[in-house]
Amino acid sequence: MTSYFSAQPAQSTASTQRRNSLPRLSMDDSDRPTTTILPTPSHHVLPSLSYAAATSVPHENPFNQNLFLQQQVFADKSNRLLNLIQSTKGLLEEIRETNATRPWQTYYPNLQIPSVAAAAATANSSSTATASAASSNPLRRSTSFHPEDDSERASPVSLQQRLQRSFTSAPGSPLQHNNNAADSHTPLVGRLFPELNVLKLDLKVGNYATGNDALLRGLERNAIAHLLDGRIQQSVKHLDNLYQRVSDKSSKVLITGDLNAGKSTLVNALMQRTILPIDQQPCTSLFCEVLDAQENEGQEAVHAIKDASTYNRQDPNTFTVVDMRHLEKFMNDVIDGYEDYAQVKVYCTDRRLVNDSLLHNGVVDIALIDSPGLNRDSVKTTALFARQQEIDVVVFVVSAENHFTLSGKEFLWNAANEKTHIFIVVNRFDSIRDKERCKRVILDQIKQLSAKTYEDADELVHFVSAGSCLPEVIQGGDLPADFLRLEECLRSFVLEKRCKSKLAPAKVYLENILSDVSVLSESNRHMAAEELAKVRLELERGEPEYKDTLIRREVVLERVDRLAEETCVLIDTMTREKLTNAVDDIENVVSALVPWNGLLHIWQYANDLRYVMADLFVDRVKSCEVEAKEKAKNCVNDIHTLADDASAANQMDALTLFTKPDANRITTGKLKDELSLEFTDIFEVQDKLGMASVSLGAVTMFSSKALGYKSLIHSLFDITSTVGVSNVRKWAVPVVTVAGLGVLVYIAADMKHALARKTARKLRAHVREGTMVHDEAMRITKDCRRVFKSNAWEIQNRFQKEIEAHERRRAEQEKAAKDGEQAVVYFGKVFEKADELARWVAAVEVEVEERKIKA
Ligand SMILES: Nc1nc2c(ncn2[C@@H]2O[C@H](COP(=O)(O)OP(=O)(O)OP(=O)(O)O)[C@@H](O)[C@H]2O)c(=O)[nH]1
Repeated sequence: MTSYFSAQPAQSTASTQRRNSLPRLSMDDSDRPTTTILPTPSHHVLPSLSYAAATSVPHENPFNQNLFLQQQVFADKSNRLLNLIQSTKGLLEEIRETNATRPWQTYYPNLQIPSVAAAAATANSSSTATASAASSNPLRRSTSFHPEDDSERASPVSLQQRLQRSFTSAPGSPLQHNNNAADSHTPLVGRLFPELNVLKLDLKVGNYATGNDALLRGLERNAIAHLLDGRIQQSVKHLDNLYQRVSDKSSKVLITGDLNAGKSTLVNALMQRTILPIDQQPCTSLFCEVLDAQENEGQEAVHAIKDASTYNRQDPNTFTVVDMRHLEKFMNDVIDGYEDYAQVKVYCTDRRLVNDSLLHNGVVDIALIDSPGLNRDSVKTTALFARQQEIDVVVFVVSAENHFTLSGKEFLWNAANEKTHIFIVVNRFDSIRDKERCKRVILDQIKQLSAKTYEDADELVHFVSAGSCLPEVIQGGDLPADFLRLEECLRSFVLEKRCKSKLAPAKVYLENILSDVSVLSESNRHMAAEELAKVRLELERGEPEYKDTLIRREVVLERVDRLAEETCVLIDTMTREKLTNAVDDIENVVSALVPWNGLLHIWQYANDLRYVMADLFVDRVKSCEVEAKEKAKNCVNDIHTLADDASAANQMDALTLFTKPDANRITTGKLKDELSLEFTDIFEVQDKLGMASVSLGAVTMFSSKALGYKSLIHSLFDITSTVGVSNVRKWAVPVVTVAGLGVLVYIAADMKHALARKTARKLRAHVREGTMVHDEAMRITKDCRRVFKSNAWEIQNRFQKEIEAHERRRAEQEKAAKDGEQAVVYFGKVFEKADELARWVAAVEVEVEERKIKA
């Protein structure tokens, strides 16, 4: 099975060293700018000079000298593009970093309100003239922002101007009036920003790509930023590939097309050797790279490679050598699944003259890559799509019989993102009878697929029969004129027009990505400016409100304090007055309330008196509380009215005032105890002093022992002198007896009132001379004050919360304003950088200088 494998050839160390000593066309890694430094003329090192010195190109040959000069120009341009690729990459990485670290997430610009977009499109009819050129290529969706014609591309028109041109066509365009977006308040959503190219987000649901804007609008801003970040990351990778491609001095030419279109036949015809197998059946199942044997120390060999990423021509472990004579069998075994290889490198000698040969041209290393047919299987087709990103020139072989198939069209659409010019070979033309019609139909298809290719159809589109150009067919005879022309044009496209074939795709990609960055940065700058203006307005409006709240808090709290204090004084005065007056006439009230059950129950009566009086006083205290509560409730209402707070819940404290048992409040029992009862209280003496004297005389009469002799003699002398001694003796005993009895009756009868008076006096003395009134007034006032304070605190708290909310909002707004300011400045700078880079890119004229050289 492996009989086609050959022994590994020994490597020539000396020649390896010689090849390694050749300076690269690209800048060394050390030369690569790491930041976004723009290329200046001083950066334009011309490594091609040293390259020329190191190569053994015969300068005497005028053709090669011309080619050599072209390569110098190419080297200069590629150097400039390499710098620009690095700078663009730096810019994209900066955007990614900013997206990850800064609060401002990059906004996706193309969310337009359909009606506004439609209106803008109508108003934009004048500017669509330019866009119509672009629309001739359905794949190029950019507007006039991305100039299609070469003259415009060559002129260093700034992105700012182009963007402005694009904006000013839209009504209410932000740039139409001024550049200071911070002053503009037009909603961004209605603005017409050019559509993105490379960074465009295509959200597909199932197989439908319609309603992209609607889908985008449905996404959160950070989700969009995340998707956008993914696109930027892809673009950074693509720029790396681009750098590799531009810096690679060789040119990779991909021969692709549908199955059996004649790709392998074309390669063989171009090489004028039967190198690749040709078959009616599918026979190319892996990438076959045909290179000049010079690249393998002049040795012809076939290297079968399993992993292209590890392939090293000097390391035999990375490939298997296949005998060139058995290449067809090897390829068939790969197709049949007996071998598992991904790629084949065929190093072969092109024996034709330097002037005629494509591979052996003496100046540029060329690789012709034959690929599996596009419609062979989807895995291989996907690999082919991916591959086209790393190749420089696409030679698309289409069968004249089949025209462009759907897979062929898809491939070309995809390639159009950076390859504006495609070399098209319409093969098997010999089997077509109506050749003119075939040409017309195919050219029409090309017009739709690649406008630029169609423009240069004379040089880029060839109708040939590669099968009739194989060496075994022509057998030493001349090649047909159409094929010679194809060879000449392909050579010119790959070698002489390398700027067009190799650098133009890089330039187109840079233009596209920089245009996207400009649109992105400009739309974000506008967005940030709008938000900044909005937040500044909010800040401006919020300031007086904030100050007003501060002043209102001071005024309201001061009024609340005053009102509370006035009410407290009122309650205190009221309580003192009421309690003091409560004992004024208490004995009369009490005597009606306490029943008199006779002298025998006098002690009980005295106790009841004390109890009822104390109870009456305590009742008065409670009525003071009720009144204080009413006043407190009104005061609380007034307090909340002052603070514009209608909440009834705030009265709760006032309503529950004095409802709970209070140890400090005077009680009936306590007061009763304080009015202690003594035996002498039963007899009222002081009020009836006169009567008491009579009583005393009577008592003296009866109990001289008790009153003493001196008083007795004195009394007797008085009576005797008045009525006469005999009469005194006669009336003395009955009178004295009656008087004494009378006094006793009187005392007994007055006992009830005397007790009431005595107890009332005691109570009055206790109330007025003690601290009870003061204590009760203080207690009631204190409780009310507590309620006022809690309400005042509540109001203060509400104000505090309001002020804190203000301050929080203001802090957020200030932060948003700061972020907005930074974003405006940042996106402005990004725009300037992108604009500057785009001008440098535009200045790399990939076609004009070339014509000059030819002239
Ligand atoms: N009539 C005619 N037949 C051709 C021409 N060129 C190639 N063929 C035939 O077309 C068939 C396929 O040719 P290939 O070169 O193998 O085609 P391919 O595109 O490389 O095929 P795959 O690699 O399998 O995709 C062969 O039988 C060729 O003889 C041509 O110009 N005219």
